[in-house]
Amino acid sequence: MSGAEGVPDLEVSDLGVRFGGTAAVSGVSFTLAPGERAGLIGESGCGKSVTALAIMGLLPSGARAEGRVRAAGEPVLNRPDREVARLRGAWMAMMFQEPRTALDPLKRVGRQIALSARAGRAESRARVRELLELVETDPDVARAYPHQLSGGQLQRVLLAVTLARDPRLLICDEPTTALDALVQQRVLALIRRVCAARGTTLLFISHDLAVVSDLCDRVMVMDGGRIVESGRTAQVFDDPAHPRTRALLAAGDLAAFGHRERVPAGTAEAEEERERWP
Ligand SMILES: Nc1ncnc2c1ncn2[C@@H]1O[C@H](COP(=O)(O)OP(=O)(O)OP(=O)(O)O)[C@@H](O)[C@H]1O
Repeated sequence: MSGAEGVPDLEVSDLGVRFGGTAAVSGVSFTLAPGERAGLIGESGCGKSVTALAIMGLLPSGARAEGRVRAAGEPVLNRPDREVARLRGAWMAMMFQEPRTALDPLKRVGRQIALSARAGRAESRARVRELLELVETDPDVARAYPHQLSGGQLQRVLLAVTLARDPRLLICDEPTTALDALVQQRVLALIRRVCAARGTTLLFISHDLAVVSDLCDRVMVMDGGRIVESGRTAQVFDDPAHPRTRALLAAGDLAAFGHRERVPAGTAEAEEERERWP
C-alpha cells in the first residue's frame, strides 16, 4: 500500500482522549510526512502511549477519543474495529516495550513471523528467512521458542513480526528500555537502518533524549497530555524554549552522556550479543 501524492502518512488534529472525567491527552496536533522520523518525549504519564494507542486505533474500551487521526488520509478514530484492523494490517504497525509479553511463548518465532506476514504456506519459509535477514538475525532462530532467545534477539524478532506486512508507518513505544546499553544501541541502529532502507515513517516514543536525538529528525515534547514544544531535534535540544523541555534535558543530561559513546553495561547478554553480532 502506498500513500497518495501529497497526503501525509499521519495526520493528528486536536486529538483528545479521556478516561472517565480525566483528560489523558488534549489538543494534540501534528503531521508526519512520508519517511519522516519524529520523536515523542515527556515524563512518565504525560500521554505518550495513549497518543500512540489512539493513532493505532487500540485505545482500551474505557477511553473516549475526539478530534481527528488520519493514516494515509483514512480516518482512524471511532471507526469500526474491523476497518481499523485492516488499516493497521496494510499501513501501520506498532512495536511495544516488552517482547516477552508481545510474543506468544508457545509458538516458534518463525511461525509467529509467518502468521504476521500472512504468507501462504509455500512462500512463508522464504518470507520468514527474508524478514530475519532484514533484522540481521540468523534464519535458524526461526525454530526457537521465545524463552530460548536473549532480550536483544527477541527485540529483533519482534521487529521482524512488526515489519512483516511492510508498514509505511512504524510506531515504537520505548522499544529498548528493557535492554542493556550495548544491545539497545544495536537494536536502535537496526531500526534506523531498516527505516532508512524502506523509507518507513517513524514515530518513536521514548524518555531517553539521547536515543531520540540520534534517531529522529523532529521531536515533540509532551507535558500533561499536551504537546508543549516541537521542532527540529537539534534545534529543540540546543535551544529549548519550554521549561518542561529544559527540565527533561537537565534530567537526561544529554550533553554529558553522549549517546554514541555510552559505555556498554558489560553484562552477559551484552557479551553474547557482541559475539553474535560483531
Ligand atoms: N486504561 C487506562 N485507564 C485510565 N487511565 C489511563 C489508562 N491508560 C492510561 N491512563 C492515564 O493516561 C495518562 C497518560 O498515560 P500514558 O500511558 O499515555 O503515559 P506515558 O507518557 O506513555 O507514560 P510512560 O512513559 O510511563 O509510558 C496517565 O495519567 C495514565 O494514568
